[in-house]
Amino acid sequence: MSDAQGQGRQPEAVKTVDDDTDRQPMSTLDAWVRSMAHPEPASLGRLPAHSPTCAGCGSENPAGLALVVDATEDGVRAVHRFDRRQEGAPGIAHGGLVAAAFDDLFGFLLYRVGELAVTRSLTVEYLRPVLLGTDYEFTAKVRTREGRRLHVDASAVETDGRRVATADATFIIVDVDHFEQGRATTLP
Ligand SMILES: CCCCCCCCCCCCCC(=O)SCCNC(=O)CCNC(=O)[C@H](O)C(C)(C)COP(=O)(O)OP(=O)(O)OC[C@H]1O[C@@H](n2cnc3c(N)ncnc32)[C@H](O)[C@@H]1OP(=O)(O)O
Repeated sequence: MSDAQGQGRQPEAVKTVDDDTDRQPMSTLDAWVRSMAHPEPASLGRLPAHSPTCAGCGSENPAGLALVVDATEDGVRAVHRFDRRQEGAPGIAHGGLVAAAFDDLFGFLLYRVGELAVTRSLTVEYLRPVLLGTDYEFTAKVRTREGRRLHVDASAVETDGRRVATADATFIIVDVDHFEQGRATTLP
């Protein structure tokens, strides 16, 4: 297993990685792109965040969901509890943030597939209100792959087994160069 696989790949560490002692330290983007350049399918267990500041799973994003995701036999799984930062109607999670949880969870399937891909379309069915302060089990799996298209499915389930939401999405496989577009960002 290469260090790009499973728990061996640690994007959290990329901010401090120096390419070579004779050169300037790599930028965060350069280091991230390099860490993602040759994905290989991950084994079971805890998966690394997409980046430390990812809004879905980064532990350093104070506005993020901080999803913690495991690879399973079928796909991926996370248990998540929404809080006040994700509130829509009082006491109920905002639908956009529930969609964000699904979108990010789908992004973890890429570790299973060993491909880089991005969301092209995402559909969510809101079956019941998703309550703040309640644990939900989110699971996702790849349904089919057609050329560059990955069709993926997910659901969120209460502890009593009732489904509160389902989602399906199409991800399009991209080359690592796709992420170079982030270089145009003007934020400090
Ligand atoms: C392993 C490591 C994991 C690391 C994870 C990485 C980070 C992930 C972070 C995760 C964070 C969470 C996730 C995020 O937040 S991802 C961020 C949100 N998503 C984006 O920013 C994507 C923006 N869109 C694009 O950049 C382009 O549109 C892309 C690259 C997607 C395609 O533009 P491109 O010009 O390249 O291709 P194309 O337009 O010719 O189309 C390509 C193919 O797709 C087919 N098609 C099109 N639409 C649909 C549709 N609706 N249903 C079914 N099929 C559809 C189309 O017919 C064609 O098929 P074919 O003719 O080839 O057969």
